Amino acid sequence: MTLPLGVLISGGGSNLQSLIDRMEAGVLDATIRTVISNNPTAKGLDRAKRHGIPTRVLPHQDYPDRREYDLALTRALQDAGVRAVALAGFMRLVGPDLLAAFPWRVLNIHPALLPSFPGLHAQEQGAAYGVRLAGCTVHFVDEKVDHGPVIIQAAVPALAEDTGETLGQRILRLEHRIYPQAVQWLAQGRLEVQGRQVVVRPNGHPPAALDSLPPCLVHPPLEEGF
Ligand SMILES: Nc1nc2c(c(=O)[nH]1)N[C@@H](CN(C=O)c1ccc(C(=O)N[C@@H](CCC(=O)O)C(=O)O)cc1)CN2
Ligand SMILES: NCC(=O)N[C@@H]1O[C@H](COP(=O)([O-])[O-])[C@@H](O)[C@H]1O
Repeated sequence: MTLPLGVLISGGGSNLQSLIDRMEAGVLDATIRTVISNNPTAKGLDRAKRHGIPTRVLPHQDYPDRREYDLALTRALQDAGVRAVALAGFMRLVGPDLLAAFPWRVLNIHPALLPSFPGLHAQEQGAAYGVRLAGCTVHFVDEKVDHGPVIIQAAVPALAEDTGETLGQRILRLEHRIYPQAVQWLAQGRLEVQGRQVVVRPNGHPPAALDSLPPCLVHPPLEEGF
């Protein structure tokens, strides 16, 4: 049983493409029923069309207020028969009407290790702050900004010479791996929210033993003897 998915975009759509690629490779149990953009020039719309995925453009400027826009988005998603929503570079806040229509079924990808650097330009924020570890987060969406329970995160080294652009490109490669993974867990019904915690229920395979967890990421690297 595949998960009927709606994807909301505003820009280039590389995260959308990573979902499409995994879907077409047969490793993601989801079907993208519609791609909706608030930006009529979003290149992600071309990506969807190249893969025969229906698209809609709902410019937020065409609506009198946020609530009316949220209701229009919700109607468009429901008309497409969607049962879960992936925000993939969608640059508008979604409201209570959409969240109520898809309870615990709206995900977002953010290019920082939340709760650090919420909001816009997170890559630039991290580079400017001088972090040594940056990364990305997939989280459930709630009414606040980048506040919902965290599903999965991935970290990358950040270099002193990084700009928002160079750091953002390094982060983006990991976004394209963790977002499809998170959507797959949602599609499999394996995500359980327990307060602030999200537990990924086992899929029948024995869970990884704690001591088999991947080595921690330290940057700059530790030197001999430390
Ligand atoms: N209710 C929520 N909606 C959205 C969330 C969320 O966590 N809760 N995540 C965002 C994505 N995002 C960061 O990951 C983000 C996107 C946009 C904004 C923002 O301030 N947008 C402005 C308009 C900016 C613009 O049009 O250039 C706004 O909506 O007024 C903050 C965070 C997706 N939605
Ligand atoms: N605050 C939300 C935010 O900054 N989202 C970020 O926008 C980019 C969209 O790229 P894409 O259109 O190529 O997927 C991605 O890096 C995503 O994490």
